[in-house]
Amino acid sequence: MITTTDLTKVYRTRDREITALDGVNLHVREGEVFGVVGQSGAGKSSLIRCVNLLERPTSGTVTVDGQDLTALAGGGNRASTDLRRARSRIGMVFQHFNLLSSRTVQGNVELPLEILGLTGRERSRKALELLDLVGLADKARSYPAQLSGGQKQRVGIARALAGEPKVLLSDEATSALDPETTRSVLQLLRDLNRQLGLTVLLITHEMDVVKAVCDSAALMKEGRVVESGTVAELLSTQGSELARELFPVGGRPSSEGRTVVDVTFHGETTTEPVISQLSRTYNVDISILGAAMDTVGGKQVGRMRIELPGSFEDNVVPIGYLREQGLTVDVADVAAAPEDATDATEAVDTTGAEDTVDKGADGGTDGEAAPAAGQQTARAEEVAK
Ligand SMILES: Nc1ncnc2c1ncn2[C@@H]1O[C@H](COP(=O)(O)OP(=O)(O)OP(=O)(O)O)[C@@H](O)[C@H]1O
Repeated sequence: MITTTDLTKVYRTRDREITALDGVNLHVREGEVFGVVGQSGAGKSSLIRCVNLLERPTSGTVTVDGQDLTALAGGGNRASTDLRRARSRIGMVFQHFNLLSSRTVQGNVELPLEILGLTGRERSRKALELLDLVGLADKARSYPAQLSGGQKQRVGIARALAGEPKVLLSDEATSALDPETTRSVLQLLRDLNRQLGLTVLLITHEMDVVKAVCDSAALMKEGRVVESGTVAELLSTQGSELARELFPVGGRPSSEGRTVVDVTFHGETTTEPVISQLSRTYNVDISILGAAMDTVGGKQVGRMRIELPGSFEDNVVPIGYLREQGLTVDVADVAAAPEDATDATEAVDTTGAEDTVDKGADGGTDGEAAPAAGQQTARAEEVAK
């Protein structure tokens, strides 16, 4: 539905050039919610503004619904009629809503309909229909100043839908909202995606947004897409930075000379007793340093950080065994907990890992057969609650 090919954007200021996009190839499939994440300055806004040609790319192409937008003349505020028409099929939602304070809610939603040349009666009917769709039918005559942030964003979404777009672009639509309102606006985007078959490309710096609504995601760094795929693909990619950030799990080894691995269970592997089989097959003691269950992309996923005695070289075979069982296994580069720490959990990095359970280095299965992986992850979930 949206394809960018070798997309480059170079901003030229008086004294220097800034390459905001450096050859971005992205493919967003019809009907999916696609999240682009990355740190500030990574190029996310430039990407989304190039997709609807609010910014004209320096080179490369943007195709939306089969139409090469870069072949149409103009850009920014000087778009040709063809480009304006194509753009009206791409809705855009902004972080700060961009509503006109002098117009009522209904008047704001009617604005793009005026530009499209609808009659007063048609505009009114359509605007009320859209306000109903976003749950604001009773606010048609209110002014933006009388609305909460979440309600303002709903108006922004209704306005974005006025041209009956197939594609909705969302530029940090929830970053100015509190967590509860964020959840309800994300749910609305998800509902619209399903009800209307709308393709959504959203940019965000919050992994929770990706977790809550995205089918696919891409990670941008310094103007490039460094990882992309469906959430399920990312979670089963060894070494995926996005997967690690989407689903962090903490825990540090008890001492040096141990191998720490992060194991991701998804699909059928969540119910297989893989860890106990590993322990029995290779006669190794396994300590669980941290574990968590979570719903990512609508699917239950388990993640566990385990510690194996010996160096990586000593554990090549057990690690290979875990991979053969269909698990995603990443060797984690974490230093041992400080020696004076009485409980390793105190030294654990739990950054962003609300659901993570850290058991401490002595809380594993040393000396005993490990319980089934399914039980372990289920137990972790229980503790996390
Ligand atoms: N109009 C502009 N003129 C000059 N440089 C710009 C312009 N817009 C963006 N940049 C630069 O391009 C780079 C990418 O910026 P961009 O806003 O696309 O990143 P971002 O990932 O969206 O960041 P943030 O999350 O902070 O909005 C940055 O170095 C930024 O300073």
